[in-house]
Amino acid sequence: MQHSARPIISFDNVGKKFRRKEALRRVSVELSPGQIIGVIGTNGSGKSTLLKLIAGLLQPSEGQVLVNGKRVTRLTARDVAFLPDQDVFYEEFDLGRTVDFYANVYEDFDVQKAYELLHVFGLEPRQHARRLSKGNRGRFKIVLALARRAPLIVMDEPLSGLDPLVRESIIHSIIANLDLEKQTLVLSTHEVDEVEPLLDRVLLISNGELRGSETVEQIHAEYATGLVGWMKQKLAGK
Ligand SMILES: Nc1ncnc2c1ncn2[C@@H]1O[C@H](COP(=O)(O)OP(=O)(O)OP(=O)(O)O)[C@@H](O)[C@H]1O
Repeated sequence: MQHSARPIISFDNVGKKFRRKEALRRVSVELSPGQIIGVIGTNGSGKSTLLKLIAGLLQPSEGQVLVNGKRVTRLTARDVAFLPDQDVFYEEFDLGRTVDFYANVYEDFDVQKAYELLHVFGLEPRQHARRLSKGNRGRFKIVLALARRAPLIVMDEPLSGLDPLVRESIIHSIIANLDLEKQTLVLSTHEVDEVEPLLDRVLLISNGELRGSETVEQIHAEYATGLVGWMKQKLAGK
């Protein structure tokens, strides 16, 4: 869905350094609300760094990042539902108690939706987090992010650890539980082929630089290829 509204996310000449390591360089881009945006690129290219800057978990070394027209600070984390690549729950809690804990921390957390999502994803509220398989940990993190009525949901590798047979149904559940009239989803992934049908726009990052920002429609029309083909052409400098 395309909106002419003001951008929900803008990067203006953003750089991020970790000591001497330049993880991102001169990134400028504006993203419209109401879309599903994929961030793709090879390992270590800067995808997680970009997502953490949006979520207010990192501050830029140069330039500025705006969310909803406001400069991102640590407080932005309250308005952005972030699914990190690490686990984010207490191992000794069961899932129901974790849901209650989240409801206490985040004002926008919808407990009823969380329980519905647990059911959709085949998870039991009485299960203990420490006994979850890797795949179920991945599902539970998705539940915790989607249960927030946040205008911006940011997911770092939501499909990692999930086997190829269930990825498609998880992708469909993610779409079914988003409200694109009110929400925007940004996700990073290596499963480019699998997420292609769900994306409106793609950002391609290589070696800390933004090498492309196009709608999936433009890519199909102008490059006559799918995302993986486009990514290869771009990275080969064509
Ligand atoms: N806290 C940190 N301290 C030092 N270097 C870091 C830190 N976080 C990231 N980096 C470096 O910044 C670069 C970009 O890392 P980032 O995690 O953003 O890449 P990525 O595209 O998400 O990688 P992957 O696909 O492997 O998850 C890498 O070289 C990484 O080693």
